[in-house]
Amino acid sequence: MATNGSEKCGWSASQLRKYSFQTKPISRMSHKDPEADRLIANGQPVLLTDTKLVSTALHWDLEYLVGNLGDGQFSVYESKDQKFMYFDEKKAKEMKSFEHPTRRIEMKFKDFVEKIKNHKPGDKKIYLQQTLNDDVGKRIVIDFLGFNWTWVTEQQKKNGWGQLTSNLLLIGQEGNVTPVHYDEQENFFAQVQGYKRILLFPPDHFEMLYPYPVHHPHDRQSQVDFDNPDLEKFPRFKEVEPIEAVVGPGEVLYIPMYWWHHVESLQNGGQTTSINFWYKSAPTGKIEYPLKPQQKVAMMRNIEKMITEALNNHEEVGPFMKAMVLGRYS
Ligand SMILES: CCC[C@@H](CC(=O)O)C(=O)C(=O)O
Ligand SMILES: [Zn+2]
Repeated sequence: MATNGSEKCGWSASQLRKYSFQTKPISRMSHKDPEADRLIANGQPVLLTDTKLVSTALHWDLEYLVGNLGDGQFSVYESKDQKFMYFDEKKAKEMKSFEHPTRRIEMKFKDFVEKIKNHKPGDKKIYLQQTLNDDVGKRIVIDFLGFNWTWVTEQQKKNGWGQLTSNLLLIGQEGNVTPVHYDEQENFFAQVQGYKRILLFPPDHFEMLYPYPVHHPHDRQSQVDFDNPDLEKFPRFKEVEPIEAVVGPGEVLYIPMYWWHHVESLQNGGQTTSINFWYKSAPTGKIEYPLKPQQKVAMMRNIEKMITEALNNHEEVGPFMKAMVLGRYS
């Protein structure tokens, strides 16, 4: 089990990518600690060390999965570097100039494993990201039914979350990076094999992480390249104050909706396997002031969508909003 980065935790600081900012640790605790439920209820991240959420999947190594995942197609992303930035395929179709950073290939699981095994330096990197569905083998179904649904469903209920929308199976190569972005769903991120370092930035970091426009295929993703930040274009990036944790097998990180997260499979750590649990958010209750940062992000998204739709021309959105603000509210 990963502890505080000390010798006996299965990873070392030398396996972490270097960035320009400092970080503070995410709280780690037992799911039985009342503080854990309080943090989750308040939309605060917490690393839970002992939920047994996916303990029946801890034996999911590639050999077992080849034998039991069935003969279906799996979405595998291919990248020319270690970054796997998500993009909306529908919005990409509408933006001819958009450069696809990754390519999605559908393949059988055994072919994915072959690619992993035969990978040579210089080959494109790959990352399997597939929603678990019911055309998996029966032993996977049994493992899935063995997840700690009692605990996670109790969390869903007492926090008033909506439905479980999906469980994404993620199998990545060492060093793979999912660049910083936010999701509009609550997420219990369960680590199954290997170690991932997760950086988290609160929702009010919107102004420091400069997300792409809502109509852009990279909506919800930051424009800032962590490996080479352009501080001319994104000056407030230097103010970021992330928290971080390395999650290991059996550990679960609660990633609250709208919290920005950057995820990296440790360098020289072998392949990693994770399963996430995405839940629709709780309906907005009575509006209370001051508004939460999450609510302000949701408002900004709705306003941006409305203006973009009403103007029916992406180029006009910036000048329109500048005309509203510059010299009047600024
Ligand atoms: C496609 C989802 C990737 C995942 C991060 C990672 O494990 O690389 C994530 O961002 C999430 O679970 O929300
Ligand atoms: Zn995410």
